[in-house]
Amino acid sequence: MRILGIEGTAWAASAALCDTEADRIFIESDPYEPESGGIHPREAAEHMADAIPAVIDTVLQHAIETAPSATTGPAIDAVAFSRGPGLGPCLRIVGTAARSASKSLNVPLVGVNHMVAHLEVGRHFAGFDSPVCLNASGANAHLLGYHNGRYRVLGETMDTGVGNAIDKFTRHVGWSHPGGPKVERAAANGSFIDLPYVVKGMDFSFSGIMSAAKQAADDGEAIEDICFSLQEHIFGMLTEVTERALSLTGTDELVLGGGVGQNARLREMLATMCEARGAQFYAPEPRFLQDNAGMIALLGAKMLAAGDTMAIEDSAIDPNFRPDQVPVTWRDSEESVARTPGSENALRGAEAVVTYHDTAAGSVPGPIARKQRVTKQYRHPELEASLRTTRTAAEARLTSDARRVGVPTPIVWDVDTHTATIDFQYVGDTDLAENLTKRHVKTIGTHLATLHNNGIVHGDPTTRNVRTGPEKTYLIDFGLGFHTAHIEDHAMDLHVFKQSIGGTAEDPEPLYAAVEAGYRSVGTAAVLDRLRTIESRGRYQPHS
Ligand SMILES: C[C@@H](O)[C@H](NC(=O)OP(=O)(O)OC[C@H]1O[C@@H](n2cnc3c(N)ncnc32)[C@H](O)[C@@H]1O)C(=O)O
Ligand SMILES: [Fe+2]
Repeated sequence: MRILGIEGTAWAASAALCDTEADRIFIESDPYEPESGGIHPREAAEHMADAIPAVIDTVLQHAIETAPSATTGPAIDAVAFSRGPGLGPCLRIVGTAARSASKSLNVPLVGVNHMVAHLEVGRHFAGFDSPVCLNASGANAHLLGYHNGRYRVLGETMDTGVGNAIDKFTRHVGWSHPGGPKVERAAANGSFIDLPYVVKGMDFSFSGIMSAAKQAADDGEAIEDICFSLQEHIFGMLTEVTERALSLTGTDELVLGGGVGQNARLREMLATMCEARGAQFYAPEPRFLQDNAGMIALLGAKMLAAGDTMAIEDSAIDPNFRPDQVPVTWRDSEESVARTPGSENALRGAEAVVTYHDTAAGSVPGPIARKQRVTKQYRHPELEASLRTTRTAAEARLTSDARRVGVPTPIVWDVDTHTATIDFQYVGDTDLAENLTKRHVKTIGTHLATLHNNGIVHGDPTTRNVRTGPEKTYLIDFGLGFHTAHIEDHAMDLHVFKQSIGGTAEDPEPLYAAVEAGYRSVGTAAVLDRLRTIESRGRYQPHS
């Protein structure tokens, strides 16, 4: 099978030939390099209009030269193109070029989601069954896992894409686009300064750190120190949420996708994290990480084989095309990123080791669960030390605060912030992840509402952070918790919980309804309204 791929969502005007029999991908790209500032949509579209026909011609020429001897012409079986997400004016040019190539070659048209292509290229070369994928690209940053016929978004940025965030900083200091590689070079000579570090479950945000970095530059802080620390914080956040996704799903395979994936420090952190937990890590070579038509042609081949083609009249582009909107026709619907609950991998926590002790001692009447935060080798030692201490202290404090307002949590028997160890009362029989019932999730809805009514945010309410018992359903793991009256933070808590259900449940809808029913019975309607807003927010933000 031989597929012509066309890519042009933002900066790379690219065409490719994927030849599945020869197991070869030929790519021809022409990047748009803005003279000043970031990517201007109109200039980018002008670049596409100039460059797309030329890269297609080069690839068709190559196709003719490599065509099987018995055939005439380029011997192409389908045309695959990036339908989105991306900049509307660029996508329209790609769409038009793809439709006309499909007509003139008289072959079917395949519409590809650019973010799913970033993921599939890694999965293809890694040979993994059902990995978690971290897409770290210009306009996006998210974790994907296949479940029930779709790629689920397990976690994502709450504001800008990771590349855009870094590029905005470099623009502020007057460097040309793209800024990512320049930050990487400058970081080589930098040392650590403290910047904001924001993760919420498997979601994360860059707005705070970007303003702080710009402010630091205005204040005369050494630029290489800011670059170094930006990388340490941003990639530390991405690696942390990725580990949480591995832990939650129980999978032990990770693939990396997207242009920022070319960064050596990010790859090093992910590799270190995976090694420590015995997971396999794969990052494609740079030409398949940055935007390229090779990944579009490769996924196009898989889609064509599954009969997933589209009529010209249905081939409209979609600038906000989300990866979870794609029906995944080329994979077996039985496959899943989620490992069987209770299997050996599923029990490996993301940040701490928990040991159980039966013997009562001193004032402690029953069995205890001793939780010790392990040092993460991937994180910068200073950042690691401060996170370990603040999270241990927050966990002890908020676990008790929650209990005091009537939410079942374990009693805290002892805290040692130096060794990052907490002794808890042993509670419950199983994790909610292994016992995901409507009754339990509804109870958690009421627990979250009670916390929020009292100004407490859990910060990481996933199905692995709930212990279920015959009488009570306990919330544990308050390490990312804090006190706030902000509705947005309360709604995010609910969102994180629903996302964790969506990542692993067979039939999540009735469970979502139960969570919300529980919440509604105790909490305020404004939080549920805000949840709707969060859920409807298209997280894709154009390059700006
Ligand atoms: C929708 C689509 O248009 C978009 N594609 C995109 O943004 O191009 P991509 O090639 O995946 O990523 C480009 C980003 O990757 C960053 N980048 C490239 N090399 C880097 C490096 N060594 N370190 C950090 N960032 C790097 C650039 O600064 C830029 O922000 C996307 O995938 O989100
Ligand atoms: Fe991309």
